[in-house]
Amino acid sequence: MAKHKACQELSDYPREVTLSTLRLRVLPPTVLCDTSLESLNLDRNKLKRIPGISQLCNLKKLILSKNDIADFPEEIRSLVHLEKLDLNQNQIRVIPEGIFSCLLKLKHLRLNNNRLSDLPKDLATCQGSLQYLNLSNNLFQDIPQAVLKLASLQDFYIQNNMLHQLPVGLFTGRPLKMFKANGNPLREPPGEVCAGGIQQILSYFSQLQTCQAQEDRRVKTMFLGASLAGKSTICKSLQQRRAVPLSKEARTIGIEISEFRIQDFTFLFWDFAGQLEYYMTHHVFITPQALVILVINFQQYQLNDKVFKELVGFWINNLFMRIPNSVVLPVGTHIDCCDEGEVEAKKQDVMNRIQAMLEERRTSLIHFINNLEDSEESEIYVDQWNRLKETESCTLTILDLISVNCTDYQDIKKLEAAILGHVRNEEIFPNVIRMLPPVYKEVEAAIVDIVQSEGTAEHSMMDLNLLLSELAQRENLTGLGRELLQDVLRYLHHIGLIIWYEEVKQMESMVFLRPAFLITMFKILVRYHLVQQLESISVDTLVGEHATIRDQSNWVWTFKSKAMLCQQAMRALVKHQLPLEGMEDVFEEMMGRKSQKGKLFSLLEHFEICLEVRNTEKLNPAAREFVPGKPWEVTQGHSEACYLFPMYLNHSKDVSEVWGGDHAEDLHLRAYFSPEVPESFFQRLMVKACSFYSAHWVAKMMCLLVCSGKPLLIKENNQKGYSYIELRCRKPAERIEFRITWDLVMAIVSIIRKLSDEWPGLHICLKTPCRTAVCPAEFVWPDLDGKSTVTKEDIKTCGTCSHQFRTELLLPKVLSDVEAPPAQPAAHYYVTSYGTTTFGPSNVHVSRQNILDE
Ligand SMILES: Nc1nc2c(ncn2[C@@H]2O[C@H](COP(=O)(O)OP(=O)(O)OP(=O)(O)O)[C@@H](O)[C@H]2O)c(=O)[nH]1
Repeated sequence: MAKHKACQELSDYPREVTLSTLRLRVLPPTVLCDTSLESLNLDRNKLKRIPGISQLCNLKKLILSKNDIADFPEEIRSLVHLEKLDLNQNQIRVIPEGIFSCLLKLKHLRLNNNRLSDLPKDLATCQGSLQYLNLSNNLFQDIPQAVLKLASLQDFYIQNNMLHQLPVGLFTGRPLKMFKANGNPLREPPGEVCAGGIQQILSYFSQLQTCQAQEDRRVKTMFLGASLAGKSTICKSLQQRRAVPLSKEARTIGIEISEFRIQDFTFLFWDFAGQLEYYMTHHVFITPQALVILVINFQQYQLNDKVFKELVGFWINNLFMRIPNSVVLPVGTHIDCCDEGEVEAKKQDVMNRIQAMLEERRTSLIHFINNLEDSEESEIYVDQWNRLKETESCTLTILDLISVNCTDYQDIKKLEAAILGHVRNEEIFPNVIRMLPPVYKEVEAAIVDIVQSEGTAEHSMMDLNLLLSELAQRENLTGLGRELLQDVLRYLHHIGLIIWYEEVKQMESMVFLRPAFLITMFKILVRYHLVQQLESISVDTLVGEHATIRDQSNWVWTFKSKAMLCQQAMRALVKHQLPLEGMEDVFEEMMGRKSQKGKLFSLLEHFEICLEVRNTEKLNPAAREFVPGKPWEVTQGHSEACYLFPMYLNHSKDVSEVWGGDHAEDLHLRAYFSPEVPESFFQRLMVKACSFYSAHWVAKMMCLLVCSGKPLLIKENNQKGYSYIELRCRKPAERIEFRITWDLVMAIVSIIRKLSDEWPGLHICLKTPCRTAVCPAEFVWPDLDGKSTVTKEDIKTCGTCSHQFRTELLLPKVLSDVEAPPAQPAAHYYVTSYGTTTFGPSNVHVSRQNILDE
């Protein structure tokens, strides 16, 4: 077969041959005959060697990705015209000297996902040509010397290696435009500085030219676990160095932050409240590279699946999906309330079940990978395969469980010693030490000083310019410029000391010097028992907001039945709970007025916690049509803004009725999630989708969107081993309408994909169920690269029931015989705050919408 294909391609394209995914173990001799060949693609085969390749002396491009090459093929040195060489995803450990010195035209070199720890010195001879170098996922402890001599290098990738340090020389004297080094235990510059980009790295080094770096050992520590587990008790007892009794009523609301030192380490404690309602805000605050203390109440714990899932499994699962590289220390509390022997049994049980859970994840991941590799058309799943491989390399580190009685300070001390022991272990925590220019520490100290000074308001929110002028007045910071301050703020934001959302337009000039203030604002609106809070707003507060008791009843009713709060109700809620003395200005700025949206809402929307709804009445399903190329005009809504909080929704009946039930003829597809649809994913998807499509109905686990009069149902099914989000559209009456229907589906698929990037441990696979009623088969979607149509076939045959279907009934394929739509501007979708997302050929142009279709 290989021979046949090679010959065929040789005759079609005399200078280019593609022999991907053919399980080749040897090079077909026919290929070697054509010495005029300029491009040879051999990716995804089983090649160990490529003897005879030197005969193809005119090759400009050689792709050997994803083979079984362990010994670097030395014959490559004869390919002196080579411009592009891909050897990624092999098992190469060493590249000998004397190869690259012959490849003087080499522009593009891919060596990622091998086992390299160094490069030959003669790579430097490619200094005039090499522009792209990918060394990610190898074993480099240092940047190879030769790389520092590559004067033309523009794109350099070295993620997921073992680098502690980056040399300044890497960033000077070359036109570097793209540099990625995440996933390295970097100290100098720390990963948080690198995350700021090349400019911030350069500024870091320029600071170090005049002064020496200082060592900083700081550990962000997040306390997670179910309600009443003992998180706050541990936090406070560690801090106050005594057993601190807390009343059960003193529940944490949202998140509490505190900082303290144990020996030479500074710990930043983030105490997360246990109730599920708060999970919606976790994505705003949970960050990678932290120690996670998972607190389990041993008095409540029982040796069965259900309790394990509630108290432990839920958290491990979510950590695994969200921050798969983190370190988790399980702590069992309330052991003084347990019998002798019980603690040991529970300890064993928790650890065994966690291990079994992780093992199950690993096995299913391997299963997915093997499935893709064995697939007939595995080349169309390359992206999926790559993502799975990346997930496979992540491991959640679970430390030995410690059991404590939090009412006994001896136990707290035991826990402290264990924490210290772990963070000192560089293998577990390679990122704890950071080397910083003194200005970073000076700005930080000055900020702490500002926060603590009497003149600073409680909220510690400050305009960026004002902050700069205050800091620049300090003797040691007179030379502080705006850019340097932004670099330092970006760093402090990354480590969780301040909050600065520079990427949110309305917030970029605002710095929260005390994260606690912003968190307090969040927790007033995202909390358990919100109904009771609404009911308890005092008459004085109502009057202050020009509201009546009847308005209050209406707020409660609307919230209970529709999960919506109007701006006036939210203002009253905040006033009711926050002592606002001296904070009137900030209050107005954050909460806004009728005519003007407050900043808090921009933030809540940015994080997909709520959705602005201008009209709380039912919307018209016959929504106005898109006019291709022209954005919709914005309709001015006169009614007061209302905000929908999907996580508080309870019913689905109304939406089901508008949809009118599933039909066997519907076009439908499922996005399968493994291990499961993460908590809050669906609600966030709804917020995102509904801010894109103005006509929508939202319910618990269900959402109906309307675009150009066509409804699309999005439904969640979160059952163990069968977790998916389903998209359903009515089958178009005319073939010409398939395109618009699939465009609508693809828009939502694109949002699902974008959103899922925030859960690196999550795997999503799109499948369309076979249209034969009783057939259990499903058609797997290939990778969507955003450019090509999904498939070239016109007809698809089910491998199980053998029925044939027109492709557009299953996948976004529009037949060529369908009359082409009139020429349109290039496909261009703008998904709110997601930047520009383009997917597939399309004939509609949509901008950020905020309109009503009446
Ligand atoms: N007897 C005993 N009581 C404990 C222990 N740990 C915590 N408690 C008590 O359990 C109750 C709940 O503890 P918290 O620290 O508030 O629990 P939490 O995990 O922060 O709870 P949320 O704020 O709801 O998330 C408090 O009354 C504590 O004093 C323990 O080891 N033994």
